[in-house]
Amino acid sequence: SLLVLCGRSPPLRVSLFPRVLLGELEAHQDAWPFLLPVDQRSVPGYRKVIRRPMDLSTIRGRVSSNQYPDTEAFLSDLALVLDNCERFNEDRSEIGRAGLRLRSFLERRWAQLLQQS
Ligand SMILES: Cn1cc(C(=O)NCCCNC(=O)c2ccc(F)cc2)ccc1=O
Repeated sequence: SLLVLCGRSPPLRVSLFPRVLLGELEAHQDAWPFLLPVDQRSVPGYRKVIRRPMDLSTIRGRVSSNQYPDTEAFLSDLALVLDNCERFNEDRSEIGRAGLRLRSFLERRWAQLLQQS
């Protein structure tokens, strides 16, 4: 077909983008601090400072059970993961740096997916 001729992969439906993006985030080398909920008993101060904890496994559960009414709700939970990280961690810490790198990946990749739509 024409799409094959011009070398483009068939456009992914926008509704599939969250699943595509989430899979890549979970596999990203900087995702390790975000894969599971922060263990609030072993991280002093976390419960007090971070009012709305969020992590990639919680988002995965919501995507799998179709709990996001729209893409914006999905993106706002992703932003919450990274905003919490910036609030709780120094930028120059191991986890702070991982969060900044994961955020820049997320922003670039989301823009790429939208160009593809
Ligand atoms: C986002 N955030 C995370 C932590 C934190 O201590 N997170 C756990 C790190 C240790 N967890 C791992 O090393 C790990 C986890 C899952 C996995 F599949 C592989 C490795 C503390 C403050 C904070 O703001």
